[in-house]
Amino acid sequence: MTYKIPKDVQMLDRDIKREQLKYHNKRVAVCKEFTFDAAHHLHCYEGKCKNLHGHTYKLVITMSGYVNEIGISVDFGEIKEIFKTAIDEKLDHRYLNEVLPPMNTTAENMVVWMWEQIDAELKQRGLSEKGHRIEELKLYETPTSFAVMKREWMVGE
Ligand SMILES: Nc1nc2c(c(=O)[nH]1)N=C([C@H](O)[C@H](O)COP(=O)(O)OP(=O)(O)OP(=O)(O)O)CN2
Ligand SMILES: [Zn+2]
Repeated sequence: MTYKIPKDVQMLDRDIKREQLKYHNKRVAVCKEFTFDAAHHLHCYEGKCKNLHGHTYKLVITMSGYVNEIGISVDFGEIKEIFKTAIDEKLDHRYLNEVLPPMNTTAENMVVWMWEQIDAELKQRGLSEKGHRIEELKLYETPTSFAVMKREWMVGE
């Protein structure tokens, strides 16, 4: 079923770019969550995680940009495309110890690697120049265990 847009709302639609000037160019962050499945094991670790096992990882991406003339700072769809190219195509249904560069596949190491991949993708798409940037990444290894990386911790490194 399709609904008819009321007349007064159509007028607002026409004037939206003028109204939007109030919020234009404010830096605002948006967040989007993704999951992917992968297997791994830890090195130099005494405990069950030294054995090969799998996780449904959850990555929460917080990205900021300047609000544009239609009220969007970073399009959720753009974040999805970036995630697909920078992370999902490389890690989903893979054995992480095999596909990641030499590292122990802890959540801490992986979240730093993911930051580098997403940041490179932003540059590649010319979005860094527009002011898009990562503010925070949260990588959940299990529903109760996760690692966090924040932009302020990257400065000067
Ligand atoms: N600081 C870190 N500690 C551990 C990591 C890690 O990446 N960073 N990783 C592991 C294992 O990979 C393990 O799969 C996850 O650990 P854990 O939370 O202990 O998993 P549980 O299934 O036991 O979680 P519960 O929610 O407590 O059941 C180990 N440590
Ligand atoms: Zn694990």
